[in-house]
Amino acid sequence: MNRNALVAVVRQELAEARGAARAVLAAAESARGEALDRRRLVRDAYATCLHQLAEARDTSRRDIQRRYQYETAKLTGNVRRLAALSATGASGAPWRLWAPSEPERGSSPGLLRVGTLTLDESAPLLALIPLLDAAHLDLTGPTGTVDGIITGLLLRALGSTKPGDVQLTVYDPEALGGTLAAFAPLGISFVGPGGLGPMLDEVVEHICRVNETVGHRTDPWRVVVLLADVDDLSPAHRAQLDRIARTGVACGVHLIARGLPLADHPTVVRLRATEEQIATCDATGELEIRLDPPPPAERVTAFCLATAERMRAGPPPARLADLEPPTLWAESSTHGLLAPIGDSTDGSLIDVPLGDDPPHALIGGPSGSGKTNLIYSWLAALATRYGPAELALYLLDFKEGVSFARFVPGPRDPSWLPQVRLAGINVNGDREFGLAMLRHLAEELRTRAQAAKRHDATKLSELRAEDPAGTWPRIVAVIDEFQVLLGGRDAVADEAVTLLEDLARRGRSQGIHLILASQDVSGIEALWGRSGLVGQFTLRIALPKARRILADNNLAAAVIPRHHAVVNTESGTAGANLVVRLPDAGDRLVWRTLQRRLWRMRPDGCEEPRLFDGDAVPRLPAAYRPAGPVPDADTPVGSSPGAVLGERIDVAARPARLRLGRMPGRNLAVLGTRTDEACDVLAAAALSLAAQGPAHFSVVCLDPDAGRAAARLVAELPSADWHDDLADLPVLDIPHYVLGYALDAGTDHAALRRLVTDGPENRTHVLGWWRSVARLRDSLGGPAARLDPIGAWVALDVQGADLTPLYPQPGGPAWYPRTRRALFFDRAVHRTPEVIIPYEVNSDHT
Ligand SMILES: Nc1ncnc2c1ncn2[C@@H]1O[C@H](COP(=O)(O)OP(=O)(O)OP(=O)(O)O)[C@@H](O)[C@H]1O
Repeated sequence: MNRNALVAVVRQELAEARGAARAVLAAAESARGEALDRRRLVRDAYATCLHQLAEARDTSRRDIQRRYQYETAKLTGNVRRLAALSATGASGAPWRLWAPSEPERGSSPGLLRVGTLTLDESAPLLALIPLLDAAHLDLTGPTGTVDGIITGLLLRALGSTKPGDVQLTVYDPEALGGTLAAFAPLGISFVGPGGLGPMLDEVVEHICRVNETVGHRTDPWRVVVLLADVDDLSPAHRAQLDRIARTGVACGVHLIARGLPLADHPTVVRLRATEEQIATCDATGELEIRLDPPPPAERVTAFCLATAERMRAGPPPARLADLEPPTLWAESSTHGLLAPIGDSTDGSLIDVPLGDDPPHALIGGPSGSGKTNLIYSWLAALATRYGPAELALYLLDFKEGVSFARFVPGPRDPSWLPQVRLAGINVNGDREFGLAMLRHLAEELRTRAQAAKRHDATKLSELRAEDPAGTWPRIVAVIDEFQVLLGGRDAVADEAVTLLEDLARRGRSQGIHLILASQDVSGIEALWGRSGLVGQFTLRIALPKARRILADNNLAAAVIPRHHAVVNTESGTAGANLVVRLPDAGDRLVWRTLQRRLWRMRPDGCEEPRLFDGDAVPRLPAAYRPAGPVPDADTPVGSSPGAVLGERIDVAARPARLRLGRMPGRNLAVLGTRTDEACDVLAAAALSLAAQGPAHFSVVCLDPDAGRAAARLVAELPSADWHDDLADLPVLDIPHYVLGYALDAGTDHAALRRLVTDGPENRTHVLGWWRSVARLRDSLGGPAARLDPIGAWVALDVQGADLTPLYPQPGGPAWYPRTRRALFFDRAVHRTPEVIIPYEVNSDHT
């Protein structure tokens, strides 16, 4: 029992223990399961993480690669561009394309190509090294290779500078000058084996001289090539060489040494070459240079022969672009104007002054000698230096042609030269316009003189100092073929000379300068007679074969070649001549490009110049035509409305007006046989009157040729009717204008006489056209008829003498009829008649 009980107990315990163990096992199993799960999760996370990391790494790597490629491409592009800029033309072109290149005036020398640098798989970069104005070169390596480099460098340096700008000295004791013999035509100095010491002494002397005089290079560069190869220089020679290495570059002396070590100095650049045409150089760092082959021998010889020839011929003349200053519009004209018109035979630009002294210029030369070209060059040089606030130009050309038309907007080019205020072209028939310009300048002179007086100033520089807010540009007036204006022995010539004399005398201090040009000796001689005038023109410019421009004993103009000029600022005195070579300023495209640049710089408010073209017929401006609402009876009418008859020949292109007040004689007679022009004058008068207020027009046309124009006018006028004769015209209480075409064909003389005599006081005015003065007189009652009722007239093709009956002075006005020009005289306002241009009222295409 006991045993059984015990067994039971044990069994019980065992069962419990098994149960407990099973429970523990189950717990352990589930813990293991969880652990396994966790491990799987961790593994998964780890894998994901690894994957993401790999992706991130790849992306970054790709990014870095892309950036690297981009940056390298950018950098190489920049370097390539920089290289192209630093070694233009002959400095950098491969031999296959090589040709000498003209340096830009004022530019400094660039770098010289010796070969190429290869970076990755990108296209090779130029390997450039400095020389002129920058470095000495110390070259080591196999003799043949180094000689090839030196030949190439010399050819590039010589080919990219002007002939004669680089002087070569070669010390070649082994080959006795043979190494660089191809350069011999350039006149190089070869130094023999015993000549090193004196040569170095001479170069040192040269450096001393440069330092002593100007302190920097002004003469040609001196390139000294030393092909010595052994460093067995005496201490004295070594010391001289070291001095040159230290001080030469600043004075334009450069050493190129083969195998002869130069002293360490920042200006010494070393290049080491190998047999394999590979080199390294301080200038290109650690990058390997693949050296160019030496230039083909025949190219060196051809270049040297051609250059020697050019040196014999002297430098080519300056181009128009060479007259430009480094910065546009940077100059002030306060103390005068200074601008080059060309260069001297050594290539230096020659400045021509204009200001207090000399104040005015006289240019002479026969036809075709280049006066216009000279004026273009001068204007280009002035207009690039002085902006519109500093310089105002007035240009007048009495030649047949349009030489100044390029300065004003045209159909193909809207630009203009911003300094130009006025340009007159085709004015040869319209001397009155020349006079108008002189009157305008005289007015400006008066304004300036008054301002100067107010500010207690005696000259322009003082006025500008006293009145800094004022705009006082210097005025330059150019008159080409001015003798046309002065020739004529008439009132125009008289007034023109008087005005010129005044401008020449007083313009000096007020900043008004005249440039007169002429091909005609007689024109200049006419001036000679007026010592007060010609004495002011102390600046003389004589083109080849010019006569009477320089002093009689000064024969320079007779001997200068084509495209040259003698500039003389002492009234042409012998001994004060400067011979200038003139650039070719004729190329329109070059001019247009320059003008466009200036035009784009024009300040706000810069107005288009006034252009007077003697060949153009002005149109009646829209302001003088009835437009918009037609004035009605309530619109106030001025006491004397003005009839516009044509354009006055003046600077402002104002209309000529005839006032038609309620006074006797306020009628107009248009006289002559030119039907179109007569119709235009009447139409302009009528339309402009209609534009000013309520008025009625009665049109009587007695010439079928004028019928069309008269009918057109009736159609355009707001209130007009047509009558077949002068009888039965209405009586109105608004202004009434009777427009009579070919009134000389009418028969009712009494009606006409009544109308012109009594009409004006009742605001009825006759604007009539008669084909001659005699016929006008006939239609007013015959030879004894009084012409008083005709207070104003416009004469077309009527000779001055025929106008005597209508003119207060005996003999009539001086008038020689010209196409599209009319003489206008209004007894109430004119002392002398004025020339007008009848407006074109209706061109056939409108
Ligand atoms: N410096 C120059 N270089 C090259 N060509 C020039 C030069 N000067 C003038 N010419 C050319 O010579 C010709 C005559 O020049 P330009 O019209 O200036 O002479 P001009 O004295 O004004 O003659 P004209 O009085 O008959 O008009 C033009 O074809 C012009 O292009």
